[in-house]
This record gives sequence, structure tokens and C-alpha cells, in this order.
Amino acid sequence: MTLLQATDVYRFYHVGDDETRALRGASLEVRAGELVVLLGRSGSGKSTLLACLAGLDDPDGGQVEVAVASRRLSRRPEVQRARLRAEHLGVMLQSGNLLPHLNVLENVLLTGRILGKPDEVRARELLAQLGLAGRLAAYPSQLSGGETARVSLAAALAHGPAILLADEPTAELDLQTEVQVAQVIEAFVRQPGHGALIATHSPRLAAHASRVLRLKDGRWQDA
Ligand SMILES: Nc1ncnc2c1ncn2[C@@H]1O[C@H](COP(=O)(O)OP(=O)(O)OP(=O)(O)O)[C@@H](O)[C@H]1O
Repeated sequence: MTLLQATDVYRFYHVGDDETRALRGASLEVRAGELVVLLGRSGSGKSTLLACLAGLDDPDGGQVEVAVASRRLSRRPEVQRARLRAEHLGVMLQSGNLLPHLNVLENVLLTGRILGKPDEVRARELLAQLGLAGRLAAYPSQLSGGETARVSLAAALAHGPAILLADEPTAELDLQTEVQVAQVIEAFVRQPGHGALIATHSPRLAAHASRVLRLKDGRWQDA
């Protein structure tokens, strides 16, 4: 079963007279049961692709479909994209996705609250699995880089999305914590009807992949 599908996605950035062709016709599918790992050198377009897949950015060409819901995500007003994202996608960004005035538990419950179905048991369970049971009352400014990444992952998963999109989820983690994160992602993918796409530079995380895709200058390396 296909959960998420991108078809011929283009994204160009313009700064002054300069044009950066960040994505040049990238297509992909994330299917149920898959952990797809996205590799590519810095600047190859991984974050841009994830942002388009998450509906945080809109492609200049091509389209993104939340196939599990048979709904197009691209070329919709932001409010509709945000709704589709909340309902079906868990998104973990490199920059972190935590609100500074909410504590750890409140941040992890936030998307569930917006959807009207906060699941505190699941939120606490995820935080415990990620070694954060003792940090529920902490605020984002009080967290280390590695703790922020783990809380962001919990926040991406707590509302029960079908698809996880994560940008370098283990960038700032030591080996032991990286293993914890990989286990949580693998457990997520093992649930029927769930799948994940993860951009990473970590060979250890890539070793967990069901499939590896390589981006180079905005297109698949083998294309
Ligand atoms: N907002 C922006 N404005 C202009 N250029 C951008 C913007 N965002 C990204 N780019 C450019 O688009 C290209 C792809 O960037 P992107 O961040 O997607 O790469 P990446 O593979 O995620 O890199 P990294 O591994 O360093 O995170 C790069 O050349 C980058 O400089």
C-alpha cells in the first residue's frame, strides 16, 4: 500500500539573479512497512524534498499526494496542507519543531490537541522509550541538542500519524541514543499501515533502511 507519493517534483530558489535548482524532477513512494532512507551530500536537496513532502513548502512543479488518504497535498492553501499534515504525517525537522513556551509533555501533546484527540499515555510512553521520562516538565530552552531532537521525534509521532518524515533525526546524538531513536522509528514502521522517510548522514541509521534513495543535485543519483 502506497502511503505517500511524489511525482516529478521541482523546486527552484531565487536569490537576486541567482537560481538554485534544489529539486529537478524527483519522484518517490513511501509504502506501508517501509523505512526509506534518503542520502545525499549537504546541499543535494534532502531538506527541500522533505519540506515539499510535508506540505511545509510547495513545489514549483510536480505534485505530492498523501496516497493513504487519496488527497493531493501540493498546490493547496496552507491551512488545508496543515490539516492534511496533522492528520496523516509526523514531521521532524532539522531546526526542531518545538514551541518555546510549552514544556516537553505539552509540546508532544500539541498536534493531538489540535486534532481533538490528545493521547497522554502514548506521549508519556514515547518519551520514556526515548529516555526522557525525567524531562516532561522541562522547556525547550533547557534541553540539550540531543534531547531536543528526541522530544521533536516524540512530538512527530504522538498523534498517531501513518507516515513519519524526519530530517536528520540522529544528527546530534551519541551512539546509545541513536540506537534508542532507531528502535522507536523501527517500532513505528512495524505497525501495520505505517511507513517512514528519513534523511540522514548516519551510516548506522541507514543500516536500518528497507530502501535507500540517493539525491545528487536535486535528482536521484542513478537517474
Ligand atoms: N530558502 C532557500 N533559499 C535559497 N536557496 C536555498 C534555500 N533553501 C535551500 N537552498 C539551496 O537549495 C539547495 C538544496 O538545499 P537543501 O537544504 O535541500 O539540501 P540538504 O541536502 O538538505 O543539505 P544538508 O544535508 O546540509 O541539510 C542548496 O544549494 C541550498 O543552498
